Amino acid sequence: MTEIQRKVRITDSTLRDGSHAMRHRFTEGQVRGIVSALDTAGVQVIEVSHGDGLGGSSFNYGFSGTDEFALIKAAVDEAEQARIAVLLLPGVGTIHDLKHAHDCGAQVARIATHCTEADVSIQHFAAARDLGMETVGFLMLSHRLGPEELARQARVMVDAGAQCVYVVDSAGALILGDAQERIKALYAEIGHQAQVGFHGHQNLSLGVANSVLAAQNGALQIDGALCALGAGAGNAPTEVVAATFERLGIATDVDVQRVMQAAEDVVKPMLPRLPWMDRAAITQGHAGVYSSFLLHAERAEERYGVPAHELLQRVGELGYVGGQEDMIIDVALSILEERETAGSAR
Ligand SMILES: CC[C@H](O)CC(=O)C(=O)O
Ligand SMILES: [Mn+2]
Repeated sequence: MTEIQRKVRITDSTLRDGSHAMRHRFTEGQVRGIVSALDTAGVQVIEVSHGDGLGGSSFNYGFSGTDEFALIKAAVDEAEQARIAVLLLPGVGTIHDLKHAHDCGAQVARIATHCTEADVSIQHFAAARDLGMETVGFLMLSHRLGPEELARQARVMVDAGAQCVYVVDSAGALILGDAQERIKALYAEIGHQAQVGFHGHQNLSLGVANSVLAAQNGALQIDGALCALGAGAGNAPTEVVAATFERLGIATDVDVQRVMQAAEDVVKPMLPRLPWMDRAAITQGHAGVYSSFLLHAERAEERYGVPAHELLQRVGELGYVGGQEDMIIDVALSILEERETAGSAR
């Protein structure tokens, strides 16, 4: 195991990944309350964007209740020490959106691609660096590539200007050693030039354990969300990550008591439902399905009567990636057709 040499920086994504669970309806007042509580607790980076990143407000992904740039401005206004980060998926958002976010005061650009497609981020890293923003790369659905191939994709991002590249366990499908091996491979490939990060989901309840292994193997940036608020069964809860890291002697700047208070008193009362490892979410971890598909599958279940876990299982078999949310409807229609054919054959 690599000796821990420096403090780990925790980035809180309640106001971005948590936007999925809130159906993208965070209000300015809620943003101010959460940013103020995280800022007081010493969290150094707070991500604010539509759940699917800048420009995500759309028919396909779900419309934002409040314009995301108004939310970013409110976050910047409220934060005293924390830097505000935004997420951008090339093709969903544009460089124009990134400039707008920068004009609103965002300082950290997190550019996300499917784990095999790092090359689509090259111009976005260049634009972010030109704007003077800190740059972070996000390799989504990292379970879909082996450690060495993933490290090669991280190299593409670093050569393009990423200062940190994350192993992103979008499906919550990485099981302990899987996360550890990927972190080690990225560290070996880019560790002398850039940092390595880890973003965990709780679909198999391993977000915190995987984050510990990541930090113990060289990751210097770790994501979390208060009350685990995030897609699927949610993210590694920031307050649990902070408490566990403190017990393990992994240094962060986060005040554990204050961050627990932020989760309990500020976020918990806002939640329509707590993220949970129900059958559909566990299926996502088990079958390796993008966590953001959960609400889309639940909506399809309401509309077509096919259980969400069945839809997600099939989506896993088909290997769909982020951006293919609308195809969940095709899956529901195919399952209905198969049922009809099977019924008429009897
Ligand atoms: C839509 C972007 C995506 O949700 C990023 C992320 O948090 C993940 O892949 O887990
Ligand atoms: Mn996520």
